[in-house]
Amino acid sequence: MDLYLAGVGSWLPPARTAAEAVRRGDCDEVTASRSEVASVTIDEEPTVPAEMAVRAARTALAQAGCPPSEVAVVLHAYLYDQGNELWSAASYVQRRTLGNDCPAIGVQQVSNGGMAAIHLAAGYLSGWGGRHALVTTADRFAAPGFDRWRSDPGTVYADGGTAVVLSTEGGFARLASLVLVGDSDLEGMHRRGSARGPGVHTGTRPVDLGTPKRHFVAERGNAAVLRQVVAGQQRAMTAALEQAGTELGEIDWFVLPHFGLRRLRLNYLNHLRVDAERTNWSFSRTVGHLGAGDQAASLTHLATSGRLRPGQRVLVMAVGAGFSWSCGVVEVLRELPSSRP
Ligand SMILES: CCC(=O)NCCNC(=O)CCNC(=O)[C@H](O)C(C)(C)COP(=O)(O)O
Repeated sequence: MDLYLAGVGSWLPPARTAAEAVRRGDCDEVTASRSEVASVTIDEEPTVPAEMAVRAARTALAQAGCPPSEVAVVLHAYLYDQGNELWSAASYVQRRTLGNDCPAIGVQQVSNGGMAAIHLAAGYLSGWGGRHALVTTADRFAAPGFDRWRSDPGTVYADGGTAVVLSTEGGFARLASLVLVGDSDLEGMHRRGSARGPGVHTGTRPVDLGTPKRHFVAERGNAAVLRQVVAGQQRAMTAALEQAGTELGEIDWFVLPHFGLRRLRLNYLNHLRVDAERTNWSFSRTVGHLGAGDQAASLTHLATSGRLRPGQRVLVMAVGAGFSWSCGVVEVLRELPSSRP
């Protein structure tokens, strides 16, 4: 079954510069300069994250020209607080965009959530039938529960929503392959204490991923952990290139997680041996880490800023705590009308 990207969209609030963040005391000068992140999109409204996904989905659905009745499944991926307890953000997205009665399901695969949801949608369409799937992501990493510069040192978290409309009939790009692999031996990196730990944090202490990571890396060794992280990513990439019948040298663009530059080099650029110019870095450094939405946001930017040419191939890579890694090859079939600088 061939699968296509029929529409992509993102909704990003205004960005705050790193210099402004330093002036405000949101982060220190060293952290800002090491990350080389220029700015971070921050929602001051506040907007319910799922509403950000709705705005992105409307763009993607219009681009796809897909009537609500033809969407067979809605998958909404997220990492953090969606604004209401025991509430289906996926159903909110469905009600506000489609109003149809297909399954609407939430996906939590941490920062691999967007690509994992595309992976699940592909399986759903091939297994249960259907011509289109709507995949959205949205998060708002606001204080006091989250410290976007300090909760996960080396990664700066941003607010925003994204959407992808997948189609079995056609689109501006073909999803030539998509692979997801896991290595649960690394799950302890993001866990505080034993599995029976204190549970979700209920106080106003911001999320702290640095402490469990420091303990985990101290126990295993930084080099060994990095090797294991890179090995997982390489397994996904090798399988995705093979599935698409593509060589690494035939890739024109690399869409990578919106990490700070130091972490991006350590985890990706150094062993891919690719210059940052051939990646989404020039865009991602102006946005920050959107959690599950990095890949869709960067694909939207590339596709709607005239950077993608028919015949080009894009290698899309994602990683999530757990760990799980996704990698896919996207073949560009036609240009989308430019709507972004
Ligand atoms: C929790 C949000 C989420 O899912 N993030 C994606 C998973 N995290 C990652 O892929 C980062 C993996 N890399 C690392 O943690 C670090 O680079 C290493 C490998 C632990 C080395 O530490 P560093 O020197 O970068 O501080």
